[in-house]
Amino acid sequence: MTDSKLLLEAKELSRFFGDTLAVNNVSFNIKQGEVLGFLGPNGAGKSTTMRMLTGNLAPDNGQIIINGIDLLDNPKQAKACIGYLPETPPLYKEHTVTEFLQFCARLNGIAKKQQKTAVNNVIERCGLTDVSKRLIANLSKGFQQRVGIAQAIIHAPAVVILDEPTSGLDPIQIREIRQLIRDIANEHSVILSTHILPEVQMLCDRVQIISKGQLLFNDSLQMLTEQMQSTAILVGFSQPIDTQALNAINGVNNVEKIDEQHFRLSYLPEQNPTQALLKNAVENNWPLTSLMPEQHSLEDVFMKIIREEDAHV
Ligand SMILES: Nc1ncnc2c1ncn2[C@@H]1O[C@H](COP(=O)(O)OP(=O)(O)OP(=O)(O)O)[C@@H](O)[C@H]1O
Repeated sequence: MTDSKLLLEAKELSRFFGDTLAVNNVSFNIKQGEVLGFLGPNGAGKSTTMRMLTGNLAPDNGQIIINGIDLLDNPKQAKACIGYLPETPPLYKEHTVTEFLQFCARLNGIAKKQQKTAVNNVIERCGLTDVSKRLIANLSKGFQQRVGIAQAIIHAPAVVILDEPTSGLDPIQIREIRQLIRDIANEHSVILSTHILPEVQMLCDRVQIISKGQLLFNDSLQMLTEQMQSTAILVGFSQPIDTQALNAINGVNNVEKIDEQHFRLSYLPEQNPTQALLKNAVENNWPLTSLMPEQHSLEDVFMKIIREEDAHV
């Protein structure tokens, strides 16, 4: 990342719906060039946060600064720096793609002379050239989502906020929309709200995990990946091996027998027994067929972070 200018700062945001505290004292920021994954289970408070960031819902408490402008004090100027694709894209389906995007260009205050160029640009960037004259209502959900993304970036906002952009799409459409998000991230900072963990792994630099309205994790994808490292190896042989012999290997502190020929060897951090295991296998003629470091899935880490927080409550 070459520039670390802060583009969006959310400070101590809270929002109630009746007695439900949907978002509880959430603070974070996004820098230029970053793709921030906003991850959480259903009902965690993701959409509520996105709606507050985009000026569509007033917070009960807190402050939002976009590109140095206070959203609550100067909503018009602040909103001009934000592009937003809500969970349900705001499309006028009886319009053609071009008509709708022309309307969006006007709505976003793009100068009359530049509207045509802006529309043509997003049509090209979002892969809509072949369908530009078609009614939005007749497009597939994947193409409708592309139109939704086009309206979010038409005014070249500094930050693009995408709320569950791949929800309800088929696998091919999902792949295409993810590619489009990758392209967009080359020019805009992106906040991506999702409950799909692999999506975060594929697209994001930094991850925030929200659950029950509270931010539980806010760090780089690398830190999250490090939490996925396990201290165990999975090992297989083509004939039964004595558990005690495995237990005696330097560094192994527990052996779990999966079946006669497969074992899970746990070790303490910094005491990886792989070298010692290989030496033993050669010396004892153990017919080794597989040797693999165990990895926790992102799902496991996610559940662990949420469970740890629940245990503190
Ligand atoms: N308009 C509303 N009126 C009442 N309660 C609401 C409203 N909007 C959200 N909530 C509640 O606030 C909490 C957070 O909802 P939110 O939609 O922000 O979650 P989410 O993480 O976006 O979930 P999902 O992935 O299901 O969209 C939930 O308990 C939800 O029921």
